[in-house]
Amino acid sequence: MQAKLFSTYSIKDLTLKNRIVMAPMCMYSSENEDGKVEDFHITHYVSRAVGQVGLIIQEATAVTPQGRISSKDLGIWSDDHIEGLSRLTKQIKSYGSKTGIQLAHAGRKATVEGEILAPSAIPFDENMKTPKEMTREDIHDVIEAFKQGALRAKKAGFDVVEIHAAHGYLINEFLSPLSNKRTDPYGGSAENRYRFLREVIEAVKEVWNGPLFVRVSASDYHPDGMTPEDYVTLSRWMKEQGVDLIDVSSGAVVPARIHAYPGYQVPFAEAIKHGADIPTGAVGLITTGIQAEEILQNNRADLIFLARELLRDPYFPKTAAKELGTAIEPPKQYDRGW
Ligand SMILES: Cc1cc2nc3c(=O)[nH]c(=O)nc-3n(C[C@H](O)[C@H](O)[C@H](O)COP(=O)(O)O)c2cc1C
Repeated sequence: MQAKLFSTYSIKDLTLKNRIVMAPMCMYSSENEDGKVEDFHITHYVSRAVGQVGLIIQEATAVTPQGRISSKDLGIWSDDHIEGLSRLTKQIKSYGSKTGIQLAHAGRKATVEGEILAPSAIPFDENMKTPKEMTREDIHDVIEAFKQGALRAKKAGFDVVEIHAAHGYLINEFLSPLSNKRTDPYGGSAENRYRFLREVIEAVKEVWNGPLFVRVSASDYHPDGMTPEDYVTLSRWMKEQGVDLIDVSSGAVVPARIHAYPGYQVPFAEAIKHGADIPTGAVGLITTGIQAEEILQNNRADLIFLARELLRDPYFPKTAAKELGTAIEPPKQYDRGW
């Protein structure tokens, strides 16, 4: 029997050749600090395409310069970024993989020079800068930046856009009552706290009609924070907005110790998949083909996102196929000895 991990998966007009996704991972490796794709990024991402990963999601890519986690992040805040990104997508696709980009704003976790922005003027911890509470104009400008980022992603040839609403970055900061203490229509009730994300999704959808993913942190791991149940409700609503898949991570809106063990976030992906009736991606300490296959066979998620395992083994699909007693096609360039 063909392993489900190696079955195709379609979203809208896009078909992935397998269920293996490279999770977004910032490499903090832009020597020139201008957010442009460099040789390193081509080598890094394209190796995973040679390794036959179905979908490669580029790291958190900043929609504004001040929304970078670090000055060595990739960016998409200017039309000048399109050329390098196009080179990258073209090369990834030449090996039969599909490409996604995670559009991001770091909010109060930005470590760049100058003013940083957040829903409320509360620093992440005592070592970080105190952010400026965003004005309505700032909110409008950042939403517009997400929209322009999505438009540039389209021009650069990406197949999937993923909105980064997790890990305590700007959108997550609006969602969580731990970081959002606003008293205007963007804070207070759940509906108000979700407004910023809603407006980002609406703006992105004005220019992007391809597959749209949203990455969430399904738990704040804090008694006063967002819970997995809150995210089931939010995901049901995102489905109605036309979001195609929820990439389910957790934590990092406030400093908290997380007990991570193999597959520790899979229950969140499973709860959202069934509770909100929307496809999900599972991520977090998934490291073997057997583990990935079990998640899919038990219908706990639709796609398997791998981060660190793909840093260790760019050929994970080949390794997993062997483990599952099957074989996969090599890239055509390797067909004499894969
Ligand atoms: C070096 C590194 C960079 C990361 N950068 C991002 C990022 O840009 N965006 C994001 O949503 N998650 C990021 N993550 C989290 C991963 O996508 C993933 O959720 C996490 O590492 C758990 O998966 P794993 O156990 O397979 O590594 C990063 C993780 C690592 C190790």
